[in-house]
Amino acid sequence: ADSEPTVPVSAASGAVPFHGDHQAGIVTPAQDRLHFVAFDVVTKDRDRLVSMLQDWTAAAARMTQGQDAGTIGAVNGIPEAPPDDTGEALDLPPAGLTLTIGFGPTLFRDASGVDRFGIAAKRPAALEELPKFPADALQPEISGGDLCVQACANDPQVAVHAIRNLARIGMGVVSVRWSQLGFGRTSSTSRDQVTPRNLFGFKDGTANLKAEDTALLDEHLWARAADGASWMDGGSYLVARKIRMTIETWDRTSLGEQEEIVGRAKGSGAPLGHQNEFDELDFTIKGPEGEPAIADVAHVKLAHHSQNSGARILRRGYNFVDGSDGLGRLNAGLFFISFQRDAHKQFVPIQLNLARHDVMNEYIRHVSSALFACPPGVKDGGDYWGRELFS
Ligand SMILES: C=CC1=C(C)c2cc3[nH]c(cc4nc(cc5[nH]c(cc1n2)c(C)c5CCC(=O)O)C(CCC(=O)O)=C4C)c(C)c3C=C
Ligand SMILES: [Fe+2]
Repeated sequence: ADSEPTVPVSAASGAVPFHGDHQAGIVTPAQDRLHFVAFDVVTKDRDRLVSMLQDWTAAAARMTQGQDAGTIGAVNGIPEAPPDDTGEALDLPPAGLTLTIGFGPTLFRDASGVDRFGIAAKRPAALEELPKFPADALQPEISGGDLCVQACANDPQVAVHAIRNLARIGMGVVSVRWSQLGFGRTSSTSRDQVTPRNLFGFKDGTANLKAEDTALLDEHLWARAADGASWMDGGSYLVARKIRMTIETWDRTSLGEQEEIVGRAKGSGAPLGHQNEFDELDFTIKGPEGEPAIADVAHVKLAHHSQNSGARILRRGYNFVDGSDGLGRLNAGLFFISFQRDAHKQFVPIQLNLARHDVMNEYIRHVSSALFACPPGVKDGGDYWGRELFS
């Protein structure tokens, strides 16, 4: 509350370009709100699926620029037909809306191994299902999915409107499997942004990969044709993990213990034993008793690239509160999203290290998981989401 916003209001309400080499919504400065949805494809007809992806692309290009989903609009059609836009974003600005699509492993082969749409041979090795991690408590009904769309915006109504219209356009081809609302981004993806706080009250996203780190992004974020799948050249892999936080227990933990668990000061975000938020982590710095200032089991040490064969990820998660659980506790946590060039080489080793050793595990539980291949950007008006996969 005591810091000045760094993004001017006009930028927060403006439009993010839809066309480009990479999809928007990955290195785009993280917006404030999320509506994430996973769909099951319910048709067996490849042509219908491709045709829906073309319709989705056209609608996404329009909605991200602040226009109605369809060319007629919410209120200009004939009275006898349902409108081609649902109307709740009329009069609202684009609000930085980005729509990012991903393809799940089950789109390529179903659980019995059937090549559903003739694309099984194009499934990249990087899109193998994620392994089960120690203490995972995953709920299948809010995990996985054939397709996902990540809608981010600075106005929740704009994000919800976009997902609702995509679901409407996809009726008969896809059905919503699960969806998640999020608020208060828990990561910065640009150095222009103030680091936000998660529901443990800590600054989150300080040591994230940032849009400005172009060489690191080439190394750790963007998939390349040489990685094995030419249709993913310029794309990235998205991991989503809904992580429930037992915040009532956390709130009864002392400040010192909270800071030891994270490895950073709660106020400034500086690594323990360091001065400033953005100081590089130095694990040789000692505390007053000669012990390492950052404990070996501190979250930031276990997640650090030096402890995980150099693996780095771009985090883009959101806080969530889904009401309460009927036992007087908030159903709250972190909807973790990360983008990386290969989740099996980056997210998996980091998460294994955390699942085995992180003291934070006493206060969190992973309840859903999903992996999606996000193709490169839509180049122009003649291109569409998934063209290279389906051509
Ligand atoms: C597998 C990847 C990660 C999961 C899952 C994860 C969950 C998680 N993290 C926090 C809070 C913080 N994380 C911080 C840093 C951090 N976290 C990961 C990875 C996962 N976190 C990485 C790679 C890093 C950066 C480590 C580094 O290089 O320094 C921080 C510190 C601030 C920051 O740098 O962002 C906090 C705070 C929670 C609460 C959580 C699950 C609920
Ligand atoms: Fe973390």
